[in-house]
Amino acid sequence: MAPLRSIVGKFAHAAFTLQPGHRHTTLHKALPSSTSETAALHGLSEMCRLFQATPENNLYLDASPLGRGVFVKDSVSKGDVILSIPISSCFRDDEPPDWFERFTEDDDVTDYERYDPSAWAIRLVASLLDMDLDRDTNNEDLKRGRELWKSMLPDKNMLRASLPVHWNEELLLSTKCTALEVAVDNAFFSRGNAVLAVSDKLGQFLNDRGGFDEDELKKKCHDALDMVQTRACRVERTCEDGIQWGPPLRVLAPIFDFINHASAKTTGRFTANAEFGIEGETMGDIHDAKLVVRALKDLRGGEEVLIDYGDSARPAWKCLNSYGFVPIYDPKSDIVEDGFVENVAELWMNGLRFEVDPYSIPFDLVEVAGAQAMLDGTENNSTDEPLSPSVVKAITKRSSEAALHMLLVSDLSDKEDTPEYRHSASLAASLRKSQYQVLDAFTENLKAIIF
Ligand SMILES: C[S@@+](CC[C@H](N)C(=O)[O-])C[C@H]1O[C@@H](n2cnc3c(N)ncnc32)[C@H](O)[C@@H]1O
Repeated sequence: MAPLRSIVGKFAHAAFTLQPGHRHTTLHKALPSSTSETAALHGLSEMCRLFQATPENNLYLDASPLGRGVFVKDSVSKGDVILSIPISSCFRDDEPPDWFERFTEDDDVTDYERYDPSAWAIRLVASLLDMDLDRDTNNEDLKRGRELWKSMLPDKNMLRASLPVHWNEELLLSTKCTALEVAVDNAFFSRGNAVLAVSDKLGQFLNDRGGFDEDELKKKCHDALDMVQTRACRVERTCEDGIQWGPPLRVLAPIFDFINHASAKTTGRFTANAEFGIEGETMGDIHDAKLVVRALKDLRGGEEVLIDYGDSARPAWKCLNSYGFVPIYDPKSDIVEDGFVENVAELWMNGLRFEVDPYSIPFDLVEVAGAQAMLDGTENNSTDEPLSPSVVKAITKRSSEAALHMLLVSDLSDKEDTPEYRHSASLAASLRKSQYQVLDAFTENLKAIIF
């Protein structure tokens, strides 16, 4: 039997560690190169110019296996700047439009109360909707840049189809993921409240300007929320001496928001090669600061820039819920940074739900399997070793069944003949496959203990 190492406290749940002996490294495959002088290059360069982002001419948009993404034209060295965009060119959650702001300058409230940090998404939605109000601005470049950016955003209906909060019950159930179902239930209500909060305020403003269509307005709020949810980032506010200034800022940064996700913790086919943060903040003053993307390693010309979207991109169901995609991760070939959990799958045993990952077994699951083995009479001797062969066999049997169950769900992609529905159904299938891979790797690692 392979030795086991107890790692209580390292993960959120207490667990036994599985020996990842059979895992091996995959070589980083070359990403497709692309022509340097494309229309996409000019689109991003023009945006860089209008938003005063630098370098002006080294980024272009192109198709990648992950969807449309940002590529570098010329090579970039580790640590160098890939993109630097002034915060003043971005949408910030602490600068909502005047028709949305609840307090006046004279109100005696703290910044914390003035801009309730938990309501960042609504404030960004208000800022996005404000763009459509065509209000006067003294910065024509910023206005033109935003128009160009808006024209390059993804199709609203396909984006809507990618987010489980908009799916019907049948599609949601077909993912075989209880955690996603619960998260969607919660998101559904908070989303409803968010849309009401913005549409009420914008409605009042538009009423004074001659009226509006209520349903149309709500639809616009939902669309804007989809964009904010999938494209805004969170940045910590820290000045040179390392002191943190207030809550993190949520930013919707044009150009930056075209960069795709890859994990920084795995050595899979796609790995993050860039990181980002705010630079140039002084004593809580962020007006002259920049959102800066730097290379984590040397990038070749024609390589896609990839950043890690962070905790909201893992496990896979959370990434689907937040961003509308299932990240690529193969537990049988990708190496994961020690102690890190990239994806999980649920496993039901005796009516109880457990979450497993390929490298650990929850203690509670071992207990339940042990009690069951005693009842079944397969475990006769009480032993000091809780992970006895019969317990391992009981869990292995259950996890193989659960993995098979992921594959046996019928595909819903032909149920409705629209590209949007097919997109949703294929995402649900990807999540099942991803959970299958976790359960399969978990079962294999478990079997390696007794065979
Ligand atoms: C911040 S945007 C990135 C740019 C986006 N691809 C575009 O064309 O506008 C985030 C969206 O990009 C897509 N995306 C990002 N990373 C991805 C990945 N690793 N795999 C699949 N889709 C990804 C998802 O649709 C996600 O909602």
